[in-house]
Amino acid sequence: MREVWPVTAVRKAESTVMASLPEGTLMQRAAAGLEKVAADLLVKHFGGVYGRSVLLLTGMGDNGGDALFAGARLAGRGAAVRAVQILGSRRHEGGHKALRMAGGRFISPEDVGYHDLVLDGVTGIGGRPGLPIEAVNRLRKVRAGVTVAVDVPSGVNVDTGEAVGQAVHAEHTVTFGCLKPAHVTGPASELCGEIHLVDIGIGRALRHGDSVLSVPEESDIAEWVRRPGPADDKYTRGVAGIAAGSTRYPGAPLLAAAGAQAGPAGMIRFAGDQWRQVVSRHPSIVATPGIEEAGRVQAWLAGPGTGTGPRALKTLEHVLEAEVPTVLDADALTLVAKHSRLLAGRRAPLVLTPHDREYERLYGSPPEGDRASSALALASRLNAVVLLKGHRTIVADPDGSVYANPTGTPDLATAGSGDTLAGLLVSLLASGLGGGRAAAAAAYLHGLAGEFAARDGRPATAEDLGDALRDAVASVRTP
Ligand SMILES: NC(=O)C1=CN([C@@H]2O[C@H](COP(=O)(O)OP(=O)(O)OC[C@H]3O[C@@H](n4cnc5c(N)ncnc54)[C@H](OP(=O)(O)O)[C@@H]3O)[C@@H](O)[C@H]2O)[C@@H](O)CC1
Ligand SMILES: [K+]
Repeated sequence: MREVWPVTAVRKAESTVMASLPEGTLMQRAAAGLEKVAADLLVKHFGGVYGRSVLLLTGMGDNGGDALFAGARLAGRGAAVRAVQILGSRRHEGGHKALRMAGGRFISPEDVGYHDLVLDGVTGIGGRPGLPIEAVNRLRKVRAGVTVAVDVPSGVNVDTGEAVGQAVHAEHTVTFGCLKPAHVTGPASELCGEIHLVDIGIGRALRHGDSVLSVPEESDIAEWVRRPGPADDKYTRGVAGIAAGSTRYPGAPLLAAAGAQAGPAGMIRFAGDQWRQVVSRHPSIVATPGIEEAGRVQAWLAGPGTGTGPRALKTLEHVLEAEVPTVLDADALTLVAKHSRLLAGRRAPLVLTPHDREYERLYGSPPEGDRASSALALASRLNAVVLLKGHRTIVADPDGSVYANPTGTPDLATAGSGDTLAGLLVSLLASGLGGGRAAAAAAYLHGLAGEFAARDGRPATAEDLGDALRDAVASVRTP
């Protein structure tokens, strides 16, 4: 698991470590890491460092200092390095001097044009969101072969992932010490491109309790997705139940079933009008038309394609009465938003999977720019795990832990995609995994499956996700 720390925690760790080091040590470590990534990119895209043009965008703080020292190093390797002040008039004296000594030049904002590589050192963790218009106008003149953000793309809100007004859009971001929220959540994460984390020696001073988000890694998912042991049978692996579908939405049950089939449960029960279609597509599923005769399960999924009529409400009541871990998706979210009594006094774990409009129905207002806090607010209010869908899906557990999902592709924004996610999720819950981890694992595997299904520009549909989910599970399990 990769932990994510807010600016205050980074500052605290920095001052602890700096107390025992000569001044400027951390900045030199940062500049060395930045130089390495920049040089590798110049070699990869332009065949070498020597003679290539590099532009440093600077502001008034240490973020510009990092860029200037890295630029000095690149100038020492023969790159033609220029620097331009984008924000304010105060400059980083040490970095300025180093670049001048290495043969770099300072140009006026009017003279910027195309450069092979641009290092964005306008603002870092000292940045306030929303750059002044003068800085934005200067940035507009810059044309780059490749843009590398120093620490974070300038203009974003580092602690929330919001991007206010015009922010830098980078293909790569080189960050120092640890990930910050802007790297993993909200629109800012889309402006970062590929993230390179440089170890500058502050890790030991970062306190686990100060981290605000976690990013699951492949090894976490491999550990959480239970593998059957020799003593297991279909019941001990967990029985998942799906209550889904209606004459209006006959496809949702099939897609939810396909998602569940890729998960670790040993058996799947289905209740709904499409029971025949479900069995003909998935003969191993035990299906009945009515919820009353569905039999016992370790976890229920309710909502995909059920509609919100009286029959759907009755089914949902039955599911909730079972008091087993339950996923509420799609129409079930609309129903619990309308009938708050449904969740009153509930004790068994609950996972909700809203997109933004469903979130608004449940919470009363749409998610804010700080999506992690919004997800956590709903999780606390309803005492339920909340999987808030988005480009970077967030999972918030009422116990306070928040996960930012690192996988996925815009291709997943397709009809039926959520049904497969919900199906996989109920299978993970049935296998005994806690709600937070089950939701984080489902989001991770679903995102990875989307990447697989859309590989090489393939037009991916939700129908492709069942097979792709099996590939995703296999890929995390293969060391
Ligand atoms: N911590 C670490 O471990 C290490 C940190 N390092 C590096 O230091 C960076 C942080 O440097 P930093 O603290 O000097 O702040 P930085 O981001 O350069 O900007 C502050 C300046 O910008 C200004 N300003 C900001 N936003 C503005 C706006 N919207 N509009 C207008 N002005 C705005 C702001 O003005 P003020 O708020 O004072 O008015 C101030 O003058 C960090 O990201 C990393 O790159 C590494 O070297 C080593 C280890
Ligand atoms: K920056």
